[in-house]
Amino acid sequence: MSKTPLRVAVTGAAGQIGYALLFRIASGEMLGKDQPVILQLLDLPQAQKALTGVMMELDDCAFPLLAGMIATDDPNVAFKDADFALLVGARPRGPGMERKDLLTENAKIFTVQGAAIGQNASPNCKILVVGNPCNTNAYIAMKTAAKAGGRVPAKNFTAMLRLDHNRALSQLSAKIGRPVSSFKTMTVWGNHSPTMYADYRFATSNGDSVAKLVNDQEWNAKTFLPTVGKRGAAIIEARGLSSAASAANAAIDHMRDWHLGSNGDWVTMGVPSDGSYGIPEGLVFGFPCICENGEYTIVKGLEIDEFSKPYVAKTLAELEEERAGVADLL
Ligand SMILES: NC(=O)C1=CN([C@@H]2O[C@H](COP(=O)(O)OP(=O)(O)OC[C@H]3O[C@@H](n4cnc5c(N)ncnc54)[C@H](O)[C@@H]3O)[C@@H](O)[C@H]2O)C=CC1
Ligand SMILES: O=C([O-])CC(=O)C(=O)O
Repeated sequence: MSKTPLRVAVTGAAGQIGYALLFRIASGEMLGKDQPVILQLLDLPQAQKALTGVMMELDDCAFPLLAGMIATDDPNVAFKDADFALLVGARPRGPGMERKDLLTENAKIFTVQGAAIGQNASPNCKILVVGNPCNTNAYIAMKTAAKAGGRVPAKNFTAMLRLDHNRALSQLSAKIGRPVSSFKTMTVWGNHSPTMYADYRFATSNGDSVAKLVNDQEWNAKTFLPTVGKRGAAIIEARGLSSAASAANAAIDHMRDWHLGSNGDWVTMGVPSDGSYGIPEGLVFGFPCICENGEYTIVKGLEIDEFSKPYVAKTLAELEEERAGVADLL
């Protein structure tokens, strides 16, 4: 007997990430090749025509797992009974901007959508915020959802650090000449911004210590961290548009592992802190997580050594500043 369809809300569905994301969700790459889905697509009124075109293409794929879809400009409709919500819709940055420059403009989107999730979504809804600055937008949505009815637990509001995690893996793979598939237990701490701290001290490749294989702290500080941290800007510079296919891919990875498990490996998720590692409770921070049975757990007890401390402190300070900047909205 086939499974009951799960409802997946996607915002900004007519945008460039949406176009790289929806077809993969509908083909079963996110929730499993035996899991039917209903897509609940939200975009602005002026994007509804383009969204109709995307839905026509989804129809034309004849995906066996696509059990239905709706398009709407009303967040209450989009999030109704949603089991998963991917909050992509927001303005992207252009050349010369930092992601936090988007905060004032994009923050309002997440107060409205957080409230709509709190009032309408399934109580088990898993939420991933992609729209930038994603950590603080996830924090806003989490707070406003709680105020609006609290159907969804705060821990289910997450932000996308997986693109940084994947970028770090690919840079390390090139550095040591081993395939990405050989790596385990990589992580990225903090904010999805150039301050994030990609940390390979605990990572292994076919069981060997990656730190020992690299054995080059100058490369770490001067090449690796800036390359991963500024990769988004480098893509904007090269493409004239911000990353879309790799962002959609990271969103799929994040949700798939959360839902289906990470098989004991660490994945980086931006999640509300439970106070681990001295990160203030509630702040949405990139942590190493293990996913099992549809739940994530923050990996505890790792040493933050003298090299790492200033990086963790810097990304934390930036997130605290962003949080202070939106305090009057909450
Ligand atoms: N966390 C991450 O790793 C990454 C985040 N991003 C962010 O994702 C966001 C989306 O990027 P793109 O798809 O490239 O942008 P885009 O401009 O191509 O698409 C955004 C879509 O969102 C829609 N939208 C705007 N306000 C909305 C609202 N209130 N409700 C529903 N839909 C709304 C727009 O009409 C548009 O269709 C940007 O904020 C970008 O910075 C992009 C790459 C990686
Ligand atoms: O850099 C941007 O603005 C888009 C993004 O978040 C990324 O590619 O990491």
